[in-house]
Amino acid sequence: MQQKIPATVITGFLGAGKTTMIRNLLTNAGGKKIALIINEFGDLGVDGDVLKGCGAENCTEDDIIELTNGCICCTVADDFIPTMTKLLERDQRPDHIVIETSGLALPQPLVAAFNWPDIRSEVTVDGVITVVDSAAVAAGRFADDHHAVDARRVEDEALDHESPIEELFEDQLTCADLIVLNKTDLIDADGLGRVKSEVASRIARKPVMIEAKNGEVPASVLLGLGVGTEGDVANRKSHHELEHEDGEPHDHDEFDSFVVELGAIPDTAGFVEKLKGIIAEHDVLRLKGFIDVSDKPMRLQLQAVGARIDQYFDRAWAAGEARSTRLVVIGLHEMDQKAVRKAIEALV
Ligand SMILES: Nc1nc2c(ncn2[C@@H]2O[C@H](COP(=O)(O)OP(=O)(O)OP(=O)(O)O)[C@@H](O)[C@H]2O)c(=O)[nH]1
Repeated sequence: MQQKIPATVITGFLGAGKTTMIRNLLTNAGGKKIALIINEFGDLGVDGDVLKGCGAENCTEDDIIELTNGCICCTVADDFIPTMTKLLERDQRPDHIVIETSGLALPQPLVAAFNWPDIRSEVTVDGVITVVDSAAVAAGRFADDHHAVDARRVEDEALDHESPIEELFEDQLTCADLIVLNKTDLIDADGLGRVKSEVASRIARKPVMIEAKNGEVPASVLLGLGVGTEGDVANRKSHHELEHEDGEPHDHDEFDSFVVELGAIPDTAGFVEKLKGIIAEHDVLRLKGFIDVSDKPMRLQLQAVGARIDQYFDRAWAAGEARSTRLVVIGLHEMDQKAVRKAIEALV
């Protein structure tokens, strides 16, 4: 009988650094042939583009599969299982499978899917790795805003949980076999100490925690945990599973995303500065995409996590490719989408 293929699940909140860590992993995984399944919230496929662009020989474009029909935890039966089945039918089976969940996904339903008979006999979960944005934790992003939650609870008596961001953060930690405290370059030693205590206080189990900058963790640390996490899902239930033992399906109604499409941007410095203001004013959680900079042959990639914005030219526009500026905006459901769209469109 063939050995089961190990699959590593990489989860973590929006912008924590999952794609950055995987990109780094692909460059130092040695000869290991890796198949990558990636899932993203929002209709733009930025992560796929970033990972396909890294040109790793052990993980070619054919080995990168994008699941685009919603969060992976909601599409297990319709999308994830058929994708895995097809992957396992390939002549050249991968040595390792890496799955990047969307930043809003609950890892539990995905891990549970590895107990489905067709999958269980061939693949095992090597481990769940949860990437944490240490700077965001230090800034209180995941701390419960009691005031806001109490106000919402008055309006909506059915509200049965804390802030959706906090709850999701805890669910992703609860499922972890390894926690990567990323972005340590953005905080000092005291801050890091507080982040460690806060993360530890959120979970009953005590998975190993490591620190990282720019997702730089050796492949030998990330791959080969050998946990078989699918056998332990009962000990890692999400808030939703604990609250709805009847099996009622979960959803992501608390979050929304939309795409803004613009023409060429002549002054990117000014554009980015004003974008920061819009993000802060409307509490946009994540914004990313590509900018067509007037008169430049290269495409500018823009990555905003909260009001922190990174930008770099990632590749030349291809001959015949329609140039445009496309940005995906992700926020809580109550974010005023119309106002955000209008404000961004007014920047050009
Ligand atoms: N300063 C700093 N920036 C980082 C670090 N790791 C990642 N980033 C930046 O954070 C932004 C988001 O990183 P991604 O790797 O795309 O995050 P992600 O978790 O894949 O994001 P989603 O898939 O949208 O949830 C990018 O601009 C990265 O360059 C880090 O350790 N330090």
